[in-house]
Amino acid sequence: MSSVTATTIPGIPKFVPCAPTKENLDWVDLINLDFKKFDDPSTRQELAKELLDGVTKHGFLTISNHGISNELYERQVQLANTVLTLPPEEKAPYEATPEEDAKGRYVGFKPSGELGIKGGFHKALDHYNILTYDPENHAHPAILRPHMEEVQQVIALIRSQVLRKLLVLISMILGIPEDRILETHALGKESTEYLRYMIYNPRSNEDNDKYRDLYLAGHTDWGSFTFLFAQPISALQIYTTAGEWKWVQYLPRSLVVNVGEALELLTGGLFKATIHRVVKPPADQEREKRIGVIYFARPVDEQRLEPIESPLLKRLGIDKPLDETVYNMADYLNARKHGYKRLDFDNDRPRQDGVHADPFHGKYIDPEGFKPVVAPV
Ligand SMILES: O=C(O)CCC(=O)C(=O)O
Ligand SMILES: [Fe+2]
Repeated sequence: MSSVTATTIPGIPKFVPCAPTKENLDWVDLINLDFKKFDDPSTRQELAKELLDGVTKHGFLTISNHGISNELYERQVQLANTVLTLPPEEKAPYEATPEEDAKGRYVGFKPSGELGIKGGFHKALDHYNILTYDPENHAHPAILRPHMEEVQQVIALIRSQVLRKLLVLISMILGIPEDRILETHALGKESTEYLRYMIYNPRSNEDNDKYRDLYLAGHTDWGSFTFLFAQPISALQIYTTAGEWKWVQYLPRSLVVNVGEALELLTGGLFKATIHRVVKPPADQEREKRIGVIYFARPVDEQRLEPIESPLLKRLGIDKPLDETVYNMADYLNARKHGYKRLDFDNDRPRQDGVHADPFHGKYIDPEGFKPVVAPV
C-alpha cells in the first residue's frame, strides 16, 4: 500500500504524491475511529465512547474504513492537483469575487490580490471551492466538468458515510433523538458546506523567513467538522491541551477529522474546536507542492449556535451559550470573516516588526469595508 503510486485518469495530468517524511517529528497520538464498528449496535456504543474521548482530548481524530474507496480517494487528489495547477488565465474566469468571499459562500478559486484577500493569504496558497448546496449551479473549469458527477458522488459519500454517522454518534453521546442532530445539517437547506481543493506551493527561504515558516497561522475552523484527506506531506500541527504544538502523522487513506467552532458552540464546549496550523514541511518534503482535499461540514445557515437541549449537557452544567451573542451559522460566518474572535495563537514564533510580514494578525482593516452583523467583541 504505497503512497507513491499514482492513479491515472484519462485527460488528467498525472500527479505522483510525495513519499512520507523519514523524519521523526514530534507526533501527536490521535485516536483512530474504525467506522466498521458503526454497523453493529454494541461496537457502535464503543465507537461513540471513542469519539467522545477523541474530541475531549485533542478535538482531532482519524477515521479509517470511512466508505470512500481507495480509487475515488486517489482520483480526488489527482483532480485537485489538476484544477489548482491550471495556468492563471484559465483560473481567472473561475475566481470568486471579494463579495462572495466576504459572505463565506463562494465557488471557485480564492480571489487574488497582493495578499490574496483580507490580508489573510500569501498567494503561494490557492483554494478551489465546490459548494454542496449551490442553487446557482456555478460553472466549473472545462477540465473538471466531465468529473463533476464523481465529485458529487464523493460529497454524497462524505455526508452519508461520515458526517451522518458522526452526528448519530453525537446523538448517542448527548442522549438526544437522532433527528434532532441530523436536522442541524439537513441537506437542501441554505448552507455553506463545501469541498475544497487546496495547494501550498513551496516558498523561497526568504519568504519562509518573512512568514515565520507559517503557511496557515494557528486557527480553529468555523463549521462543525472538517475532513481532511490524509496528507503525505507533513505540515499540519495541532496545539494540544498541554500547550505544545505537535505534528499530525500521515495515516494512508484515512480521513483526519477536526471539530470546528460551530460544533463547540452547539455542545457548550464539550466538543473542542482545536487550534491547528500549517507550517513549512520537513526538509525531505519542503520542495514539494502540497495538494489538499478537504470537506468543511457546517450546520445549515439558519441554525442558531447555542447548546442543543441535552440531558448530558444539562448534567455537566454546560447548557448555556458560550458567547455573549448567539449568531446563526450564516451570521456567525459573516462576523468571523470580518474580524470577530480573530486571535493570535502563534506565540511560539513571535512576530518582529520590520522583520516579519503580518498577513494574518494585527489590527484588522476590512479592505472592502464589510462589517460584522454585530460589532466584534
Ligand atoms: O492543509 C491542511 O492540512 C489543513 C488546512 C486547514 O486547516 C484549513 O484549511 O482550515
Ligand atoms: Fe483549519
